[in-house]
Amino acid sequence: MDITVQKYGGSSLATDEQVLAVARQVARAHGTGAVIVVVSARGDATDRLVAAASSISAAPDLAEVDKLLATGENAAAALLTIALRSVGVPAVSMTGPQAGLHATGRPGSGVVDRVDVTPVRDWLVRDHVVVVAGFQAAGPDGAIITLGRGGSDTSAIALAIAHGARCEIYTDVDGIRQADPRVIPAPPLLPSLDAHTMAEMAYSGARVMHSRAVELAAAHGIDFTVRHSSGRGDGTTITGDLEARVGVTAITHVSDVAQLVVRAGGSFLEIAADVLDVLAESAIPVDSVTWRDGLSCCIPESSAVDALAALPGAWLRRSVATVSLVGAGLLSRPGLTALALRAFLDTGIDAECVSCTQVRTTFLVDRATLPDAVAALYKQFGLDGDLSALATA
Ligand SMILES: Nc1ncnc2c1ncn2[C@@H]1O[C@H](COP(=O)(O)OP(=O)(O)O)[C@@H](O)[C@H]1O
Ligand SMILES: N[C@@H](CC(=O)OP(=O)(O)O)C(=O)O
Repeated sequence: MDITVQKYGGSSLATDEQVLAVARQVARAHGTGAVIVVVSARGDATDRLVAAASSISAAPDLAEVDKLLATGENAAAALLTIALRSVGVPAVSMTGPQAGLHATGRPGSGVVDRVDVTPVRDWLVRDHVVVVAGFQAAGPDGAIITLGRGGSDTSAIALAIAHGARCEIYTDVDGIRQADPRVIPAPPLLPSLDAHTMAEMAYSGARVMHSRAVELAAAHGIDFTVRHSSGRGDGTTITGDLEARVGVTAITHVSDVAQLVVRAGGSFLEIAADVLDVLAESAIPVDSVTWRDGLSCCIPESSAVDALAALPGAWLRRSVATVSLVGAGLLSRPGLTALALRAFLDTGIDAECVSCTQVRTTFLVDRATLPDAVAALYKQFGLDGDLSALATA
């Protein structure tokens, strides 16, 4: 069976006109083969549900929060199904569990481990479009569990792998660009990208894709495209087998980072092992661990309250942000980091280099200087087409 999975993000379903436009596009695809559609919650619905839970309770039960958040995707799936039927397309909506998605892990960070294809197949063979609520699966106890912010991409990739389908991610940008188009005006589009670079970009702030979705696709060797929800342009094809380009491919950033600092007696290893253990127990992701008069590490600002509760005596250096070079062979050309530091110096931006691997170099900057920091690196690495600074690296 020739099947296409199309995923539409919340930004592409925010208004009723957008929902109807998506329905018309799905109708065209249904004319040429079987279609599974994965949807996210409309607009900022998930943020509003998170805020509602927090305003009722300072420490809401996480399993109940998952049930609450899942309603955003359920509503979007039902509404798109209503729109599809209104344009004459047979369609049915399903929650993640109904669509056969199963996950392990804790509430808020489920990891898909199994997909039962039967429930969706039963409708596809009856010529129906199946609209699946993304971002959710049946957890270990059978209750609904969410897959982490941005997790609808992972629902789409997991369904595509299980059904042997092609996968198209539709969003509010026309593909992956060399920097966030909301920060740099019209950065060039990357027509193709290897999955490892895309995963690093996702992890270091290019929220256009969920990093786990990219890793899942790479692990199963499936290609997918990221395209504008209007269907215009060819977008970016992410492949598992393209050779990574040597050098800097893109600049990414995360604006809401907190730097956690822990001072305690003991060696780096003793303190780091304890601190990372405690943070892992609270499912707090940690990056850029450094040691200078104590241990410091970067965590999402949204986890700051939990981290301080779990680590009495720790303190936060707030209002920081990270900006990263993403590419390949970055350590093989150590001059690249020096070049980045020179760009900061020349533009009066205070930055420290906090982690450096072959594929990503991350700098910590003051949040107020983030747009300038992104622009400085974007220019320095010739992503604007001027390669003169790079010639010396
Ligand atoms: N390198 C990049 N290329 C394209 N978009 C990017 C990049 N980095 C960040 N983005 C941002 O990702 C956004 C799309 O992600 P998101 O808002 O989560 O979409 P969706 O609702 O479709 O999932 C874009 O609007 C853009 O601002
Ligand atoms: N609605 C969820 C899941 C998701 O994937 O959203 P989007 O595809 O709009 O990034 C979130 O906001 O995290």
